[in-house]
Amino acid sequence: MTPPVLLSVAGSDSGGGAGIQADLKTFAALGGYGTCVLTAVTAQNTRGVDAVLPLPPRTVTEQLEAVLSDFPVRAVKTGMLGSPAVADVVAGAARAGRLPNLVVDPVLVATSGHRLGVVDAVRRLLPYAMVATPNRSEAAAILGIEVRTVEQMAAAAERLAGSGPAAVVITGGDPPAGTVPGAGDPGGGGPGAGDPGGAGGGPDAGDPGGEAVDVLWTGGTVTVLRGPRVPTRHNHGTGCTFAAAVATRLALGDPVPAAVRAAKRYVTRALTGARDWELGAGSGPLDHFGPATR
Ligand SMILES: Nc1ncnc2c1ncn2[C@@H]1O[C@H](COP(=O)(O)OP(=O)(O)O)[C@@H](O)[C@H]1O
Ligand SMILES: Cc1ncc(COP(=O)(O)OP(=O)(O)O)c(N)n1
Repeated sequence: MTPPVLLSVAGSDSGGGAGIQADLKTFAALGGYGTCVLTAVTAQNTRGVDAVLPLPPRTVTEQLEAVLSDFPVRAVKTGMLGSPAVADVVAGAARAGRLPNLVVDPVLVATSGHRLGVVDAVRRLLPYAMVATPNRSEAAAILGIEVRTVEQMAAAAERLAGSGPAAVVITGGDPPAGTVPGAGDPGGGGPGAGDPGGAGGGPDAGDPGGEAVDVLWTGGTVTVLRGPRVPTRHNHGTGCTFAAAVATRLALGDPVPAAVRAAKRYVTRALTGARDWELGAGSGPLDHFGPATR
């Protein structure tokens, strides 16, 4: 049977853990056929990002035309956009109705602290998103508010939905805004990362010893999604993998809540599979195809 076609519009990660590479692996693992439009090339490994080369908007337009004129794309995932000008190109295609089931992952800063995107670029795409998947730091940066507790995640998701997306998932994998520990500390053990009594009053969704908690807002309903927190340094590319999995499940016909739940299960399994891997000295990649993911 012909698999559903997915499109990833994202940057390349030379280490293979995030970006286009994570997206294509996720599409394939979940039964899709992946195409891609590259927005930027990064020199990157498990320790961090050494260099970024954004591609010219025209090159992005040409890739989009090549893919969209030939493949029946069923869902699209965007990640690192490279520049506001590239975001305008992608928003133009979305406005023209050419990017169905659009999942926007607002990539702003790599785990290592390197800036990969700007809020202005993300804002141009949000109105066209079926699902937006910011982590707490990204939601905080877009809205200019603190996003740390489950209650704050729910409020932020509702406010972001006001800017256009039909659904918003705020992911709680990373330490919350303002508490990001130094580069190279993927465990999130910095001040506040697991502080249940932190600012905002409610329990912190990023408790590194317990659960990984995401908050979904769709159609006026808030759903708190809880999963076991996998203790591992192999956690690079979780956001890309999650958003790509949501897109794949939408392409397969799932409604948004089911797609989001399936994506969370897939990320948990991909993290579990790579838990004992020893790849690189920093934040290692996930196991996208291992037995745990089946
Ligand atoms: N250690 C972990 N164990 C289980 N789930 C995790 C872990 N880290 C991240 N996740 C999950 O991965 C998905 C992506 O979240 P997140 O890591 O916040 O994205 P990003 O990479 O954009 O910061 C979410 O479903 C989140 O709960
Ligand atoms: C090229 C590229 N795109 C995106 C990211 C960030 O990936 P993400 O999955 O959001 O982040 P972490 O899970 O590693 O925090 C990247 N590093 N490179």
